[in-house]
Amino acid sequence: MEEIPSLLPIYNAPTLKDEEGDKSLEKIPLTIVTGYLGSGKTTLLNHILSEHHGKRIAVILNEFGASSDIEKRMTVGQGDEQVEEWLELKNGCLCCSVKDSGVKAIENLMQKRGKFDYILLETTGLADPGPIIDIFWMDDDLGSSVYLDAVITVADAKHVLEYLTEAPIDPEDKTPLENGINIATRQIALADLILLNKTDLIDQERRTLVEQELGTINDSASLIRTERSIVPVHKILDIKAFDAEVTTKVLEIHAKDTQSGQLPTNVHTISLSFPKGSSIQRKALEGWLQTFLWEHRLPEDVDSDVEPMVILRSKGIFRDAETDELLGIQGVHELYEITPLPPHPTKGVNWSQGKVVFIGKGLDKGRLVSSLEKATGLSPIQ
Ligand SMILES: Nc1nc2c(ncn2[C@@H]2O[C@H](COP(=O)(O)OP(=O)(O)OP(=O)(O)O)[C@@H](O)[C@H]2O)c(=O)[nH]1
Repeated sequence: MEEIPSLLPIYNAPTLKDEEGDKSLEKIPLTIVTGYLGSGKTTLLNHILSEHHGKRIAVILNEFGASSDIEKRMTVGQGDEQVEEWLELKNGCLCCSVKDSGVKAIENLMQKRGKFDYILLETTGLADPGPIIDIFWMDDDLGSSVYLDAVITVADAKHVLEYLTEAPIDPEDKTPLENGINIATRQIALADLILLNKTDLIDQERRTLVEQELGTINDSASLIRTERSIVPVHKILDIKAFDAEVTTKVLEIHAKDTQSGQLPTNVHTISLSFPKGSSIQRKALEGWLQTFLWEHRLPEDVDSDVEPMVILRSKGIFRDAETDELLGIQGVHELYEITPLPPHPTKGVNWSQGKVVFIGKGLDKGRLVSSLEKATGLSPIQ
């Protein structure tokens, strides 16, 4: 591996406004790198920082801890408590190590606009990336200067199956985790791209099994096999995973139904396709989606005590019956966003049918199909 460039301290970095005026208004893409302890996240960042890719990347080595603490950390430690150190690398990248309050670090980072055009944020191995994604995806203040490009999960090919079967207990404070889904499973379920790292440590048979199990949980993510986290930078940055056109492409290729695999995680992918060429009443679909995401139950089950269906990630594409627009759906936990595709999609985007894909726990396809039919009048193809 190439040597990591040596670090030089920077002082009073000029903002882009000082140097280039209005360009400071452009949004900066942010990629979240997550993955369980020792999977190869830092190795990946070091690889990116030592490559000559022409990008000026700001890296935030974050110390976000347990998910429940994040809100607290956003409000405390805004002042002097924050430990933050900025360094500029020889290849133009910036590096920041933050002990606390990662959101504040991004805000501080934005004052150095002009020194970088990409942000990479590494979570700790024990963090549920869900709340971190929510912050960077939906936060109005940050949202005006930063946009979430993708969530990359680095998986340790040798140990990931073991981690996926761990008890759903917070590894830091040992309290039971919400909905009984452990951290490693959440990290895989929320990935837009999985780097299956340390493939040198397993044989082909084992690799097939691991890939099957990861695909069982999340069939809508791409997977790249790596050793020492080495991967061409263009394959992992600027993926635009939350973009409606990209969603369309992803749903064409990926996102088949998966049955529960051999692991007892009970988290898997369900894909519901509508008849070719059909359109859907947006209001009906959205009303159904809101109940499902917010109540963890189908509308007809809201007042019953059926087992909840917990959604970690959702994606979709459909044509609105009223406006004839093509719309993309993106959801992380309870939050979702519906955005239109451009009227003339870019080459390679072929829309043929509406589709919604859910990654979650306890999903019952038969019940989802009949519930969606009831709400929209359209029956998903079984
Ligand atoms: N054999 C092998 N070892 C690897 C590979 N990638 C990384 N490692 C080693 O695995 C160890 C952990 O890698 P890190 O990059 O520190 O992992 P991390 O995800 O940042 O770890 P935490 O910060 O503890 O969560 C280091 O000793 C790496 O050198 C690989 O592909 N194969």
